[in-house]
Amino acid sequence: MTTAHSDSLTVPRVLSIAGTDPTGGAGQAADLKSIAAMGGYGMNVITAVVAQNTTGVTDIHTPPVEILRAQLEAVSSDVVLDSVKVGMLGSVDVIETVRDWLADVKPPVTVVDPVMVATAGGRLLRAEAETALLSLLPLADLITPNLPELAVLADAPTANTWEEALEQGRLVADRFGARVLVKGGHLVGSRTPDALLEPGRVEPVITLDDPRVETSNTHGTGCSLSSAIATLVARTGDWAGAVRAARSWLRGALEHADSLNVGHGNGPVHHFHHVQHLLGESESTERFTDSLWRGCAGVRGQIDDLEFIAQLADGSLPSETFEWYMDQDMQYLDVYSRALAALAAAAPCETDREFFAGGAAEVVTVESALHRSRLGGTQPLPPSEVTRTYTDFLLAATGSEPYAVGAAAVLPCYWLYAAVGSALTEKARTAGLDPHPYGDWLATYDSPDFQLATERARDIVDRVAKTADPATRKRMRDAFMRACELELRFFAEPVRRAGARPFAVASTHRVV
Ligand SMILES: Nc1ncnc2c1ncn2[C@@H]1O[C@H](COP(=O)(O)OP(=O)(O)O)[C@@H](O)[C@H]1O
Ligand SMILES: Cc1ncc(COP(=O)(O)O)c(N)n1
Repeated sequence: MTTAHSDSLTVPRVLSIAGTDPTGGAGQAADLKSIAAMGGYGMNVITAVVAQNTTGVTDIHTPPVEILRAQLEAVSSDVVLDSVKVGMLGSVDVIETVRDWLADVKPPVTVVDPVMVATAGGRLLRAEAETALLSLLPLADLITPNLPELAVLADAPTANTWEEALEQGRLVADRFGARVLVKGGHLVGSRTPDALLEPGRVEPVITLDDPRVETSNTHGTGCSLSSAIATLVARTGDWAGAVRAARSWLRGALEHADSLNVGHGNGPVHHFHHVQHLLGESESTERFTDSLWRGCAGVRGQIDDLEFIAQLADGSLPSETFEWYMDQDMQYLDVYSRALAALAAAAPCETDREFFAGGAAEVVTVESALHRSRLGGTQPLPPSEVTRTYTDFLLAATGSEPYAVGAAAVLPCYWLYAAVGSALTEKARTAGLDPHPYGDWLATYDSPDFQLATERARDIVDRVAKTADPATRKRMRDAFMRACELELRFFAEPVRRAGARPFAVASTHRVV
């Protein structure tokens, strides 16, 4: 036996005994990433080769137990183990082999995640092996069941409430003489409480509760949390502290999960979200959006030089041209509002959701109202080819691309308009017209509210860019640039098309 525990561990040696996931989100892969993310040295012994991805489990091969035993002995005969995390075991033979090895080696820390079913669906523990698993649990220092697994261990129906879950947790802790982390991830509702229970103690050692992170990318959360705790506790010996720190890290991993874009089902969490800023582009102190803005300098110059802009500023733009523009812009805004709503639906957090949902509503109520009153109820024209191209692009970017790309695609509509709005207002002031024929339109885009919304849209794009991989950042850049070019064409089109169809011009240009 070659285990030992040192009080001053800087890099604990942590062994994961678990099954595989070729898509890298759960099982062994999640364990090794989590151990490394928590500053441990990860090792792995494979219990089962699992054909699975983010949508489910298709096949499982269990290697002969002799090879499992040989793997376990290969590690423990050579390496001092500071902590062991046990995940998927799968069959009775495997459970017995691991149990005997644990009883012999007695690692200083043993965390058992009693894996039974994958998040995406698919049994990972044979039904007949559930009883055998019970014989291994007394060797655990901590058991981390999800609610269905807790119910099996407590021999009760799956808990529907947090109180029921705690009751089952107490029972399981006492029954196996081990700490139990009761996890509320499977509860219905907007909160995700976890509580650490100790045998013989009614009140939890610690209860932590946070709003649910709104993502469907939760593949491997249980594996990741248990490995992270196994690593942290080996370093500090403090169970409550380890649970708190692991949970907080996992929360960040869930918050950044959508930036990974792995698979079509329940994707993995971003284990290294906390070090992403040390890599590549995000190393620079420059904001990502600063580089986007620099990248579109040419397009901005071309917009500034447009006849449409010059005439808007000095008030000489023919009213028919403006009406044509307004007609197309109203059609654009209808779709734009839907694009913002799609972003709200895809938003990874409440703040972003609120921002985009608010934007979607604002576009409909305020801006469309301005347009409608300007157009005086005339029948809309068919969308021009430019309008159609731009709206199709926005719908695709916000509906089918990752959230980060969609957010970058809508940014020019805030930012270029805010910039054009301020510049035009300034120029219009020097034109000295009172009232300015297009003053109401200019005021909408130069308003402090719109400028603030632009800042917030930038912040969102900067934030999501920080954790986006290089390929996604490139797509964000491309989407931003494409939208800028379409903005330019959109501004150029009215003068080009002026006179294409006579307008029933609204009787007044004054709008309140
Ligand atoms: N959407 C979510 N937001 C925040 N925390 C979550 C979310 N989903 C899971 N968790 C947390 O991840 C951990 C593991 O989740 P759980 O779903 O209970 O286990 P398992 O992955 O084993 O089924 C728990 O700490 C749980 O609170
Ligand atoms: C090999 C293996 N082990 C465990 C899980 C459970 O994953 P989750 O943490 O999402 O419950 C899994 N899908 N595959």
